[in-house]
Amino acid sequence: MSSYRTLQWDDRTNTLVLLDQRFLPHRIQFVTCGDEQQTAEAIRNMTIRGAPAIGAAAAFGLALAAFRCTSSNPQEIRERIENAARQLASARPTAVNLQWALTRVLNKLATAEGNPEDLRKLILEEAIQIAEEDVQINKKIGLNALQILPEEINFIHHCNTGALATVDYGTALGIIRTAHEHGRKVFVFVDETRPRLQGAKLTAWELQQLGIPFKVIVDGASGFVMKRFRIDAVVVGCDRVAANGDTANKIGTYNLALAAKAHGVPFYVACPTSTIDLRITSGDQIPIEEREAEEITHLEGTPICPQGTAVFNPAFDVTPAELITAIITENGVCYPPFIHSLSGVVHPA
Ligand SMILES: CSC[C@@H](O)[C@@H](O)C(=O)COP(=O)(O)O
Repeated sequence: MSSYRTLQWDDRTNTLVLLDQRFLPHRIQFVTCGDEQQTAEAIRNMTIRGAPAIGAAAAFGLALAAFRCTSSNPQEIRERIENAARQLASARPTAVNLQWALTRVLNKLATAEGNPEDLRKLILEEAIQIAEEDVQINKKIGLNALQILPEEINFIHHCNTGALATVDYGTALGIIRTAHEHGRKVFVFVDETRPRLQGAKLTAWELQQLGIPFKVIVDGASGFVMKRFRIDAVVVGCDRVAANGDTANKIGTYNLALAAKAHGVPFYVACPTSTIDLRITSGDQIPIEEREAEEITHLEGTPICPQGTAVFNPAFDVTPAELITAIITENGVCYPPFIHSLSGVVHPA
């Protein structure tokens, strides 16, 4: 796989270096974030994207706030970090991993004592731990999925859920990768994923480097592909899963789930437990981000719609729990009724 990580802390300069995903796969370019504002902007403009990756980036954003606050008063550092958390949390509203990571760092800070240097060190250590855990969690999701997948698997995959969407390895793409690494015969139909084309650009790039055979399809082709070919599983990632199993993920996931149901194809969600939000009872309560019109009206900066065309551009949709076969987490595979199985993996015995 690519030797580029989505994010890296530079401890010579105490800055955060991000692989700029807006230019992939054709240009490898990095962005350095020196403070929390720059980190929030990089999350907002999708320099870094994917639920687990933006969670980790936000945690490092708090470390940046701590390092840029030069006060010798610990209280001032705490206030700067709390303000930074508010700013980072609002960068993208749907993926709960953002709030999850921020809350985890803030909880650590709340119980900590010491001088500003101690606090900076502590926050950075927590951010590094969140990042390292993410990679291990993704590998466990992949291994758990092996138990329920056949020897030969034709997948349909939506958006990008690979190393680029996480700190490394990936969730749904991590499942595909684990299956391939364990000698299963794997083929992937890759949804291009309008409007930002994460499938055509990022997933195709990752699969190519992994040596996994694939074909890119337009999003509208998935029903026909299920009818024409033997599809064994649809695998997708998630940005927020409600207590009843309703799942927010990249726009188009719901359509894909409906098509899978109609064709009797199992529909699997790869889900780190940090993406499960037990505070909300159903998908109706998940805030759905709407992004700028140009994502639809323009292609790589070139207008494609008549000038002044109105659009509706939700970045995510919600797939109702009844369309989901299983939710695969690092702590085990959850089956319906999700209201019981999800709380079991979030709070394992
Ligand atoms: C492991 S990534 C899971 C989801 O975050 C992914 O499927 C997705 O919807 C990403 O959306 P994006 O808008 O590119 O951040």
